[in-house]
Amino acid sequence: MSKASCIMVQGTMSGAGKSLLCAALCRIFAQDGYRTAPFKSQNMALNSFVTRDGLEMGRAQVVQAQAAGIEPDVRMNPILLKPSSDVGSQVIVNGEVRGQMPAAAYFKMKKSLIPDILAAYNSLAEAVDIIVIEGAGSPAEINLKADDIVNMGLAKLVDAPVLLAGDIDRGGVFAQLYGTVELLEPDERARIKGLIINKFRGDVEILRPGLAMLEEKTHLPVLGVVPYLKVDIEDEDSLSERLETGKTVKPLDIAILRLPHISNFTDFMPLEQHPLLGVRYVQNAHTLGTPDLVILPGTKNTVDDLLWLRQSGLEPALLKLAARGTPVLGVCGGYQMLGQTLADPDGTESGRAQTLRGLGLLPTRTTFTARKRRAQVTAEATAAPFAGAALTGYEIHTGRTEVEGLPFCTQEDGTPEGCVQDRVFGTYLHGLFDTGELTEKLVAALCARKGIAPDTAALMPMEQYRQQQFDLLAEGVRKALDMDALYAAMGLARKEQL
Ligand SMILES: NC(=O)CC[C@H](N)C(=O)O
Repeated sequence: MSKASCIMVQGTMSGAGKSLLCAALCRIFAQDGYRTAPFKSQNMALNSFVTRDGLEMGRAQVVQAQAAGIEPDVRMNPILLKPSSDVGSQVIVNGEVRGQMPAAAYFKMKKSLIPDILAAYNSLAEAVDIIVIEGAGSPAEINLKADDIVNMGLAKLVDAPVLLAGDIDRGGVFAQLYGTVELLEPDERARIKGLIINKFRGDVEILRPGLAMLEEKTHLPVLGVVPYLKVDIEDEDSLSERLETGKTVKPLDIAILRLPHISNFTDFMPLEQHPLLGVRYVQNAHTLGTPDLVILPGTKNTVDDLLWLRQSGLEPALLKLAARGTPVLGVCGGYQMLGQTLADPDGTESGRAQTLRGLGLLPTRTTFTARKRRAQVTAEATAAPFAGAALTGYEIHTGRTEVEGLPFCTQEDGTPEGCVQDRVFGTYLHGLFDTGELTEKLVAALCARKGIAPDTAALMPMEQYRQQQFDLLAEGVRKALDMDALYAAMGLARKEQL
């Protein structure tokens, strides 16, 4: 048998976050001084990778290899199935096409691939200290279990201790974990060394009583509750063009919320041109991340889009960022949302009479009317850190906003416009970045907050960015997992304890 120790991550379903957990473990073990390699006996994916020696493998193990700091190698994924129809796949073994096969035919022959799987695994195990094995889907697919070569079947072949991860984000995590454990045979259950609750958002204290009950019912320890980590790492099923090699990442990250009725998004084009500003449009809380600035753009229907923000989970995510001091800028409809209330007494904005609570980040109240204000405006920003910036722009809105706090700017005729509170800014002015002065002051302020010098800030090389993201991932997972128990499950002590 091979020399390397191993640990296997199985999940209660596909998408439970196994790939990312494996990438995190690869990184952690590598950081701890172990030569580490990923392994998944069989991948089903269309998004494949070609190794240096011209062989084809699944991308998840490529990312995991990068996390481990080693060259991706086809031994890390000896079988790749590329589905070509609902019932058939191209079968790739050791990086080369074996043929096209209907699912039933593959199911019958897959056992004959065990020698290939073991040869790849054992050869890899000669070269490294730890192999991090990823399962596929769920080990409790009882219709497929008989000739399994990718979950418990593989765990038996290579004598792997198993961690079982459930996805709390999709709900029913206790049932997922308990149900999976219950559907396993006693010898399979005995392989499980611990349970992991993955993708958790919220207060762990509220979860705790459930964890104790789960441990009691499964007789297995919960080895960690891993938070929903906001890392920018390519995952198995998504094409992440941003992360292609050779590209660079701009040092300042601006997230513009992609409201369903977004209007006047040309406001932000000058930002997209700026060499230090990376501008992205965000549609859900998962991809919001931790930007340096959040922008709420204008919208044709402020009321409905505020409700969308609420339903999409972006509202709490945004409020959390704002509470941590992330600057937020609202323009027109976005500005209206930032206030205390939005009243649509005649339904002119949303089609029915209603009053909504706003995001509560600015001391403003907006009432929608039937009359549209249309005006070109010249103004000067008065609020720090933008004070003195000349602004030209235009207003188009039916909402009227009462402001109780400091204005954002002063118009040519001395009328105050917009509102500022702490790091939250709101204005009706479309085109506000067109003179360039506001953009420069914004860049300077964001750089200062991030501790980078605007004139020397270089684009971060993609590779450096990728490594930084792997470190963030490892840090989050290491904090969440009982690493001593993990090392013990592998029969290893942590290097620093030796
Ligand atoms: N351009 C906009 O963002 C318009 C905001 C809002 N729909 C209003 O008319 O008041």
